[in-house]
Amino acid sequence: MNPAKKFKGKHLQTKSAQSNRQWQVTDLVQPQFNSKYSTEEFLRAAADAWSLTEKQDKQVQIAETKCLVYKYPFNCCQLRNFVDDDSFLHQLKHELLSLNFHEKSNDLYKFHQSQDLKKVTTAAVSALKKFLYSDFRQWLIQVTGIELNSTVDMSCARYNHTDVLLCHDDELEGRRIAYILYLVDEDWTSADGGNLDLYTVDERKQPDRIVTSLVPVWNSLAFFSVTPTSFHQVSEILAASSNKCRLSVSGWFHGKPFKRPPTYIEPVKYLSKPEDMDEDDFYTWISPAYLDPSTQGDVQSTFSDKSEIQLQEFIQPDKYGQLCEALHSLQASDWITQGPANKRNYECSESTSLVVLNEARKFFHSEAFFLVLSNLTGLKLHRLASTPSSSENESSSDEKPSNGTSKSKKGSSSDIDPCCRLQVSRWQTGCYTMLSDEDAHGSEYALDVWFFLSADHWQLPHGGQVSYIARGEDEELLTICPSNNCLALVYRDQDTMRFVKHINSLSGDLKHFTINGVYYDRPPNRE
Ligand SMILES: O=C(O)CCC(=O)C(=O)O
Ligand SMILES: [Fe+2]
Repeated sequence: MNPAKKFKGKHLQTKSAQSNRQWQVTDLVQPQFNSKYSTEEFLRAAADAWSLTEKQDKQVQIAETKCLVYKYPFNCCQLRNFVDDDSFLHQLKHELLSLNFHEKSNDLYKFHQSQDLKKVTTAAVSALKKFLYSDFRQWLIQVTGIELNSTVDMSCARYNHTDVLLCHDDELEGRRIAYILYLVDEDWTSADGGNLDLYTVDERKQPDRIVTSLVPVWNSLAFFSVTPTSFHQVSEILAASSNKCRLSVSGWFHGKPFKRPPTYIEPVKYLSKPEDMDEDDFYTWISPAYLDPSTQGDVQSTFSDKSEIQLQEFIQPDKYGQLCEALHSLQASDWITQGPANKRNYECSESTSLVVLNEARKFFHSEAFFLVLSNLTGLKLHRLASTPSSSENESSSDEKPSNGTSKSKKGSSSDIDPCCRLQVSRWQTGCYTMLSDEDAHGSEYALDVWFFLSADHWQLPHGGQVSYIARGEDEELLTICPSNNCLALVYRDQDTMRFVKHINSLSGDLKHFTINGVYYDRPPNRE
């Protein structure tokens, strides 16, 4: 085939003529593919660049055109000046912006998506579909050598200030080539954000570092082949003006599905057993209110109804103040980024250089804390805990129920082997976690513990809230917002999953911290 022949469509009309006639004269609305991209010479050079396996050239410019083939970290082609006369795109944009958009927001993304373009029959949208599904598909087959069938997905995305699409690989049965036609404002610059960022992978084939960033450009189309390692993201939109948006039409060309490598399973994380802590030291930490049996009873009864509770002013104010100060004083090198980016991005510190931080860790790991947790929740996280079933026939005790050593033994201790996994984390702009099962495998139930510090001025629009949802559903069961000196307890089963919403640039240079973890009555059995 000589594609040049195929692309000789009718020329576009002037903008004013179009806007008068756009709804009636569909056959005059045609994307006219940049004629430079359909010559024999171009096709040969593009196919050669695509199939190059040596990656010493980070990018290859094809035959002095505005086509760049990025070779690193994976093949990704950007066709600038995609159509010769961009008045077609102005009309397309106008049609798209008049569609109904709905907000999409979950652990992975926040943006607006249009109604399904399959059902849209306006002139420019129809013409674009016709072009992409036929001539352009043939062109892609020629350049990439990838066999494509007639299935093509297409939708329209609108990203506004603070919107984002975090790291993912696009893999889904049959998807072979991802494409994005950018309809951003013509003055869009890298300062407006919304880059298409491409990640390298590490030795486990998990996303590692962003090494190539494509700034979206008006009248450009980017495409790349979808593979188990085609990790990419749309970085946060920084353009704050309400009439500046990153509009795009994107989707996938399909072909024969290929065999994928098994999904990577993360190593099991270390679980610790409760530790001894001096009773007097323990009392210097916890707010006395939470040792009071009647408060504990009230908390327990709310918790057993709702499976969650947030306890304000949980530790004593002086310890809270010292701990915040200590966390802020840690060096940059004390914080270790947690990845991979398709699962999480935040920092943890294991620094033992600060006494108060060491003491705090000891407090949250202590036998006494396990017992207090038991008393607050009714869960049996300590062999001395009085659970509702074990205490039915016993009168309630008036003694301080905080420290196991001063309490009489109740219930059976043989069936529990309590343990926890705790971390000290720092959260700031760009941090998030995605839905994951990591702590649910092999364990039916777990108690999540979140202790928030230094969350002054934190607001919901910043992101950073912890969301719980039922597996496979979108609806949020519970949202917890960071709040100073607050201990949030959530009892979840293996079908309840959580994520921390992406923290966006509205949070400025705020940083907050958590001491967060999971408590089990026995170690989960992991296969
Ligand atoms: O808009 C882009 O640049 C990329 C979009 C994308 O990755 C997707 O929709 O899966
Ligand atoms: Fe994608």
